[in-house]
Amino acid sequence: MSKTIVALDFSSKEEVVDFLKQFTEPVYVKIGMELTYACGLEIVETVKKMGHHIFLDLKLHDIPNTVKGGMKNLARLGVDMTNVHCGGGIAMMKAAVEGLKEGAQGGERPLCIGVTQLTSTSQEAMNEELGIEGSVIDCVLHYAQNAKAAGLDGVVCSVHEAKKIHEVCGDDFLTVTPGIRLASDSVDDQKRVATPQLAKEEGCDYIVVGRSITKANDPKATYEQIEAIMEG
Ligand SMILES: O=C(O)c1cc(=O)[nH]c(=O)n1[C@@H]1O[C@H](COP(=O)(O)O)[C@@H](O)[C@H]1O
Repeated sequence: MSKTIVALDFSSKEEVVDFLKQFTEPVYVKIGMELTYACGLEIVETVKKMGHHIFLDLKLHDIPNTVKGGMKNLARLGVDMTNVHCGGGIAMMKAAVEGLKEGAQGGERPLCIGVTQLTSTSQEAMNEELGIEGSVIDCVLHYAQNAKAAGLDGVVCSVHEAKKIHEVCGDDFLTVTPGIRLASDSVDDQKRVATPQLAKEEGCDYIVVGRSITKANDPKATYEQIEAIMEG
């Protein structure tokens, strides 16, 4: 499976099908809120039928019982990866894994990944708006350790925290890193950004790339250039 996950942040099935037509090999794609809320979960089946791998990014964050029930239903879609917010706590994350196991009915359950601090959150915003004291790296590490204790398979974090997470949680604990930008790209709403090259050097397991690929003049060539760096 590729190490570059392409965020399909589109608002219609037509755009998705059109975009994916240019790829002849299976791509690891992310289906998030924008696409799901536009097309419903049927879009998962559409993309699966085209042969692609799916990270279903709905960032569940609720009481444990509700998250368990939600995950049980999501597991039936047969996606490869899904996620929750670590801010929901250990009991909620444990419930997410239980729900996925139940929904998978003895088959392989989707990987469950915890979102630590969004890559659009700066140090200043975390301290002043969210009221969380200390450094981003300490908070992200704390959340990652909670995620590991709850039985999750890894976390979403920025490239800048991935190495430390592997040191503390082990090399097999997955780091999935959005906030990826090529040197010439605009940062947009992201705050903790990095290039694919740095992601590779820091040992990130997967990078999540949206606009740098989807809005490129030649998305396929850009994808291949980024994936070559990650696999290099
Ligand atoms: O869970 C995610 O995928 C996610 C977590 C996070 O902290 N930051 C983040 O950007 N993402 C997602 O990664 C993608 C990044 O998109 P671009 O900024 O266009 O590359 C979006 O689909 C976000 O929803």
